[in-house]
Amino acid sequence: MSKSKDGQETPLMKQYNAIKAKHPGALLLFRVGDFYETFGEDAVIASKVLDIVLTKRANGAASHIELAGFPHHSLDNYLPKLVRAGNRVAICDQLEDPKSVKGIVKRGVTELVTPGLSYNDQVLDTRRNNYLASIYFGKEKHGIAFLDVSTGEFMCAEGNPSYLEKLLQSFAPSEVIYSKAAKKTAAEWFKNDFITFHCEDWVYQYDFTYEKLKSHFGTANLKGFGIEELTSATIAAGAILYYLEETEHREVQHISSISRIAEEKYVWLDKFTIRNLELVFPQHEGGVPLIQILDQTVTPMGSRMMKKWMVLPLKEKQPIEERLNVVDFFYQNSSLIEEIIGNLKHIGDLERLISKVVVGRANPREINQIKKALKASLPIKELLKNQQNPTLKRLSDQIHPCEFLMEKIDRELEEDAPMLVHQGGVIKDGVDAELDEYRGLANKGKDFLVQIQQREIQNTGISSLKISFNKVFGYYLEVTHAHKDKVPQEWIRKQTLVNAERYITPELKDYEEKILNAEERMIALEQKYFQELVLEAGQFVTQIQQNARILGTLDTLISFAKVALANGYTRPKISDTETLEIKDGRHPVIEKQLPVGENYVPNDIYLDHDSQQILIITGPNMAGKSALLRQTALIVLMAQMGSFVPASFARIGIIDKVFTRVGASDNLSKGESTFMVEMTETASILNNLSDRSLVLMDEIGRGTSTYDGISIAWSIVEFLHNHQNFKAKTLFATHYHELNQLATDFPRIKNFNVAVKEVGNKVIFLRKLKEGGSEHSFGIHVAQMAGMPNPVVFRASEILGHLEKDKAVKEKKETFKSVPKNNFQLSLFEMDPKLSEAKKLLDEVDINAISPIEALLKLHEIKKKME
Ligand SMILES: Nc1ncnc2c1ncn2[C@@H]1O[C@H](COP(=O)(O)OP(=O)(O)OP(=O)(O)O)[C@@H](O)[C@H]1O
Repeated sequence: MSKSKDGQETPLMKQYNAIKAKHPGALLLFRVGDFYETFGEDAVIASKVLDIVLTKRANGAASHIELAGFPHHSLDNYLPKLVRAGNRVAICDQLEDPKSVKGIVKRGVTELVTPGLSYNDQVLDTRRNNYLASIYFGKEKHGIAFLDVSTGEFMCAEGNPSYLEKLLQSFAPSEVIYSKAAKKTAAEWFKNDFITFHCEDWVYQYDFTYEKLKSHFGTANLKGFGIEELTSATIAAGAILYYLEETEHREVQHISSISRIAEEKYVWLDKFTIRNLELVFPQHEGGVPLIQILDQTVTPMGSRMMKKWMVLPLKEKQPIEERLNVVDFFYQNSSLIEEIIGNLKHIGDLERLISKVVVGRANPREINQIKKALKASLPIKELLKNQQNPTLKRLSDQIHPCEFLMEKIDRELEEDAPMLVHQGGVIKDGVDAELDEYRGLANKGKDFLVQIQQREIQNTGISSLKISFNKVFGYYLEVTHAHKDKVPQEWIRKQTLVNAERYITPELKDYEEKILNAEERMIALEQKYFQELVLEAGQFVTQIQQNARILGTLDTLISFAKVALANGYTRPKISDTETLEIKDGRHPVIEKQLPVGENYVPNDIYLDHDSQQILIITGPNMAGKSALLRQTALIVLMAQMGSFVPASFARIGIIDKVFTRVGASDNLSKGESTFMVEMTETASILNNLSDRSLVLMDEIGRGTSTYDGISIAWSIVEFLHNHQNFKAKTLFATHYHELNQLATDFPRIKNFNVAVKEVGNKVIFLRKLKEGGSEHSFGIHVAQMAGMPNPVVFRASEILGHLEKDKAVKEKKETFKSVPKNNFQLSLFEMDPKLSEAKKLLDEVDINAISPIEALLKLHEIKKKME
């Protein structure tokens, strides 16, 4: 097939190569007859990813080409697998009916599916947005844009690298595009975190992209979207529109607007904070992110909205209060929750369905689902209208019932219409007289066939005679060989099977023509009416998109109320003061994971600008310091998302930035955090502080030697306290009890410790935060708890004792020479009394004299001693 006998490239292969050359970097699915074929490298990848057979075809004299294909009807099954494996897939279809063409069929790429651009239900996760991001690396500012083509959501922003990195982390796009010239920067930025693609440099030009956006939205400028002045964001966003065209996504009217991600509206979370607080994604496999606790939504829109709210907590009091008022309302009127949820459950993925309508991919079932969703939104609209809550009333007003569309679908589309229009049974009776007539004819014709069958059974006496249909002969009469002799002469034999014969008659053919004609016309008319319905639905894009947004918002707020009721959360008080006051705060995730019978120990936190700006929190490993730090940030963020919080009381003086830094060694397992990184990131915190920042520092300085670490930690705390402009509220967890000294020197630094109790040589964790510093670290006790061999534990205690003594010595510039050398082998027995007793018993044994039974008894004795 690849080359003709004379070694020339076949016309088909020529066509393939030409199309392939137009889409470099894409895996080409090339439609040949009923198959999608892949060749060469593509075939190798496809066979591996899809687990399909790889064959080789001769390709001229000495070479061959790999080939792998699958039936065209399996596309929906195989395409998502290829895309999820990170491939860009170009689908090349036959653009003409092969029957009506002589020679080679015209072919062309009808869609280029990339990880970031897909409508396919199998590729998409209903509970997550599927964003394509575009980044413009500018001289002054970088620009970024996000598009979810499956919902039509389009956003952009610009700023410094750390802002963009934070947005990338928050929205976790499935694919990132950028300009070729920025290849090197992009490689440094993205490492292997994202699937990327680069466009030609001329795409990332201001004039071109500005025009692209204007012509897409049909506006004279971009002022209405609030992005006129954002040059870098415009470039990034316009490049996305270009990329859509490049990938044959031309029906994109559902992208009806672009919004600016308003930095000033949302809390600044640095990328480390998003990861460390595990808001949406777990940090490690098996971890539980906060969203898993808070997301009880029942619609895909709600779930996607919740994720957005989590990474973009608000920092303006009024919109936070508005959300809290609604949550409070449902909290107080919990009987409404189930009623509304009952209706929300019928909404489905309205947002993605309407996108499919626009791009011409909606099938009859999906149009029916739009009707169901619109129907279910009516009782919700009614319910909300009657409540004593202004926000709910407003939401009710904004739900558009789209009655005209709903009624039209109801009137015209069969309730149980099939997925595919050409299967028939899509349009209801009574919509069109001609359609009804054809349908009647087709059905009547079929009734008549039954009558013929009955008549012929009687006439011939062949009781098993039946009339069937196949594509080759049309309708035929089938008679088993046993009855062959009874067949009338005028029947025309068409086919002989192993145990039956098939016949046709002129009468049968006559009806066949009538039936087939009628069916063909019936389907053509059904298709026409269905297309009209889809077009009509397309007229309601804006209203339906708005409905989807409102129902998603409602779903999210109800989810907050549900979770608050189930977990005993309270409404936070949002204040303009600088005070952060939490009573009986809990960690929303850890409290759900404790073993049965164990209760989470609640703790209070108080921070302000006057007397308690910085808390130095000491305590042994495992005491609960990290949990306390994280729960404080989570409570603040939950409150500013509009959720109730796990505490008996919370007054939240609005926070505008949350910074988190965890000491290097906590991250060593990921192999990415060195002391240098720790210090760079800490520096970036200190350079970006604000008066309303919340800073969480967990074991900063532990990535270096003790004295280095203490000194660095010490000076960071001093810096935070003495900053000229900002009093950033800070929780500083540390092993270095030496830092307790700071509280005596600075008025707004206070010492706290997470309490533990020592009983004998054991440590009991009380998990309670108490005022005051702690005397020493408890690392050695924790080592013991972790099952460290006793000799190691004893030896560590001994060394610690000497080192502590040494500190005094050190001040006189001496070294740690007082720590005595240890002979580990010898001391093993000496240091553990049980072991030394066992040794004594063993020494007493004379191996040459002991009988097997005595040996067993001795062993038993030794074992007992060791228990
Ligand atoms: N208030 C609490 N109530 C009940 N259990 C808690 C509480 N705080 C923490 N824990 C439990 O203790 C474990 C250890 O807590 P955490 O990691 O916060 O300790 P840490 O003091 O930061 O230790 P390290 O210094 O080793 O990081 C947590 O995983 C959690 O299961």
